Amino acid sequence: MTNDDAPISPALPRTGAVPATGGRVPGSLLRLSDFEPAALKRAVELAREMKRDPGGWLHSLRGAALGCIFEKPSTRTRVSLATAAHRLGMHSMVISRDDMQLVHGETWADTAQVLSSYLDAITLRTYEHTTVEQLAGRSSVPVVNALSDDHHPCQALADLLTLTEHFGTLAGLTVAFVGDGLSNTCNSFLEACASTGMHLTVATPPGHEPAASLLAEARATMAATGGSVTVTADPAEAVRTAQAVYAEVWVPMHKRHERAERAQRFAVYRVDRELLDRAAPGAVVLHCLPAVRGEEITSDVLDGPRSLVWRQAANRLPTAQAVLHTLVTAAQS
Ligand SMILES: NC(=O)NCCC[C@H](N)C(=O)O
Repeated sequence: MTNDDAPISPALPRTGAVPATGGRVPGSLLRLSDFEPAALKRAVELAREMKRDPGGWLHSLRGAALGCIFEKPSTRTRVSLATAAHRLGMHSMVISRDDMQLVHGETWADTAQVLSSYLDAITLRTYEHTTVEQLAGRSSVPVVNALSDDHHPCQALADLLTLTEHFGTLAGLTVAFVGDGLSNTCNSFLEACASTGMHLTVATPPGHEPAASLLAEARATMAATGGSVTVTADPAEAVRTAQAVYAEVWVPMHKRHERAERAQRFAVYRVDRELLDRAAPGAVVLHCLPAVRGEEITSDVLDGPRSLVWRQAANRLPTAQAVLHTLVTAAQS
């Protein structure tokens, strides 16, 4: 590569404080476990600082550019990333897959090579997880997975911030996930529990248990962090000692064609008052949204006093800000 080919990174002064590091920062965030536990803890702490002082980082990435590619609908992720970029002084742009030469057969790898010569970070919401791996594999700037069929690390960061705010300490917390154990939300929450030492029970129908490889990786991490993971088909058993109960849609975006059979298969995996009354006293409720009221969660629970769901959604913004800041700053240093 000649000097003329080198990607130009913005040379404008950064006025935001650079956070103390806490563990190795990954080049890209494709799944939550890309963060070592110490770096993950630091990212959540940074998100807390950014939430307390949203305007304090306005110039920290001034002149940098973020490209957000979406192959699936997005409400929270799209807007929180754009606003997070704005609060860091970055320019952000939404790029529809259908408006790029990908539709005429250009590969993700070639697209990554070109886009990363213009941008300082790229986010992608896509289907197969291998797509985000292909993009990151040829990108010279950080790639953030804005949801793939298998992982949703941005959501898990907001989950951790929400639980930290409510409980203070995460290590030793007992939590239950009720729904599809194969979902991106469950996978990333499992990795979040592993990194922070929480005790997770997943209640899911037979055949929907998290992948054996993911469980093995989580258990290996938990050997150091002190957490645990159990899988059961019985939602009542799963929530029995839970201090937080996580509900999740029965039909994720990439499984719309399975709507009818899933409605039957998941019918007992509903977080309602009756199930919540079986959890630990004062147990709180999480849901990544969008919710199908009356299916996986009832309205009285979603809007009730034990719901942290709206705060959890709001926490997508400071956590997105922390992720972008952490990755882009590390890549440029
Ligand atoms: N909070 C979000 O980003 N929600 C998007 C939907 C997540 C759901 N697990 C899905 O894949 O359809």
